[in-house]
Amino acid sequence: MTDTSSPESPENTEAPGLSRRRLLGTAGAAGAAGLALGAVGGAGVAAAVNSDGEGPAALTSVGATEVMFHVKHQAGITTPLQSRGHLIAFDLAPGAGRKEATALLRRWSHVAKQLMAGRSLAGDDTEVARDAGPSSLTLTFGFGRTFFDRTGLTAQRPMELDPLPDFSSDHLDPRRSNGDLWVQIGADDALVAFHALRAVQKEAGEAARVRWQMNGFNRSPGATASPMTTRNLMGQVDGTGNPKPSEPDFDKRIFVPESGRPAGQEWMAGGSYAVVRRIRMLLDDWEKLPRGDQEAVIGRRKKDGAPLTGGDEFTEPDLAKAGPDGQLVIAADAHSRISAPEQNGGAAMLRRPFSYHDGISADGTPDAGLLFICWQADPLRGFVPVQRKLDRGDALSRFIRHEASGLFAVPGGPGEGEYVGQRLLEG
Ligand SMILES: C=CC1=C(C)c2cc3[nH]c(cc4nc(cc5[nH]c(cc1n2)c(C)c5CCC(=O)O)C(CCC(=O)O)=C4C)c(C)c3C=C
Ligand SMILES: [Fe+2]
Repeated sequence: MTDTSSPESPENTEAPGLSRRRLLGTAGAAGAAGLALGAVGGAGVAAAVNSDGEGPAALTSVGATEVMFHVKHQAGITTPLQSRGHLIAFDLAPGAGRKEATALLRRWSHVAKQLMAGRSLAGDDTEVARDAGPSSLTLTFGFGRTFFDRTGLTAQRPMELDPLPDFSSDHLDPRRSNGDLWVQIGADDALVAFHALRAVQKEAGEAARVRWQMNGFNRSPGATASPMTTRNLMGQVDGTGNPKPSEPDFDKRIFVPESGRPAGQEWMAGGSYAVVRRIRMLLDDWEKLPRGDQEAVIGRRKKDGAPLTGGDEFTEPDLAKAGPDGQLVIAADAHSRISAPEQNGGAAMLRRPFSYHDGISADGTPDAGLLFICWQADPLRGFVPVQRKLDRGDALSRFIRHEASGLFAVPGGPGEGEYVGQRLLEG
C-alpha cells in the first residue's frame, strides 16, 4: 500500500514557468527525519531550493519532504500525521451538477499536484508558502452521501455511505456536519497548509460553497528526541493501537478491495471511508481528575502509554488480568478495552486525528478537543460497532462530547494523468 513512486518521477520535476522553487529530487539532501517520514508513510523525499536567483537556500528535512499525488491510495491516509491540518467541507452551489463537479475535481487535483510537489500556482499565487518546500503537504478528497443525488450519480453511491446511526451521547451540529465534498489538508508547516486551504477554497469558485471548516494540529516533527506516537490534549499517548501497514490484514481493513465491488461502484476500488467527528474535550473536568483515575479511564499509563497490565507502549494489554483485590487491572469500562478489536469482532480503523483549539467559550472553558478522523474499508466494520459500544459504557464519555460528524467516500489515488474521482465522474 505504500507509495513506491520515485522522487525522480515526472510529476516531481519542475514544469517550466510554473515553479518558483526548483525540485532537485535528491533524497540525500532531505536528511534523516525526512527519510524516516518517507519510509513510514510512503512519502517520497525531495530537496528544494529557492530559484529566484538569490542562491540556493537549503531546506530542512521537514520542508523538503514530499508526499506523492499519483498513488494507489490517496495521500493523507497512511501519511505520518502532520503538524497542521485543515478540514473543509463544501456543498455544490444551487444549479451545479455533475459537469461543474467534474471541472472542480479537475481544478482541485491540479492544485493538489502542484502544491504537494512544492510548486507555486500559475497566475495569482498568494505567495503565502513562498520559500518553503512541500513540507509533507497532502490534500485528500472525499464525497459525502448528498453528492450523489446532486450529480445524478445515485446508482453509484455505495451503501457504506448510508448515514451513521444516532448515538445517545451525540450533540451534533448539523451545520458543521457532513457535506457534498470534503477536503483534508495536512502539512508540517502552518503557512504551507493555509496556502493550500485558500487555494482549495478559491478554486471552488461558483461551483461549491463552504459548508464548514475546522483547523487542527499535532506535534511538530523534531519536537521530541526521536519520533513518537503523538499525544492528545488530555495528555495521553494516542495512536498506539492503530493497525500497522506491516500487518497482513492492514489493507483489507483500511482500503476497499480492488475487485468484487457491486456494479457501478468499481470507482471506490483502492479507496477508503473517512469518519470525521469533532469531539470536544471537557478539559476542566478532566484535569481535576487525579492521574491514577485518568489512567484508569483509558487503561494505559499517561507517562508512556503502556497498558496498566505492564510492559511498554507496544506491549499487548492483558485484558483478563486481575489485581490482588480480584478486580480487573484494565477496568471493564476502560476506553482502550472497549475499543479494542478483540472486543468488537475484529472491528478496526486507522485513527489519524488532529487536535483543535478554537479559543475560550463564553463559559470560560476551552473549546478544544480532537478532530477525530478514522479510515476504514467499511464503516460498519470499523467506526460504527466500536462507537456503539463506547456509547454504552466508555469511562471516557464523561469527559468528551461529539459535536459534529461526517462520513465521506474517499476514492483511490488518481493514476498518472487522472484527476481524483475521475472513475466516478466519467465512469
Ligand atoms: C469509535 C471510535 C473511537 C472514538 C470516537 C475515540 C475517541 C477518543 N479516543 C481517545 C483516546 C484514546 N483512544 C485510544 C485507543 C483507541 N480508541 C479507539 C477508538 C475510538 N476512540 C480505538 C479503536 C483504540 C485502539 C484500541 C486498541 O487497539 O486496543 C487510546 C489508547 C492508545 C491508543 O491505542 O491509541 C487513547 C489514549 C480520545 C481522547 C477520544 C476522544 C476525544
Ligand atoms: Fe480512542
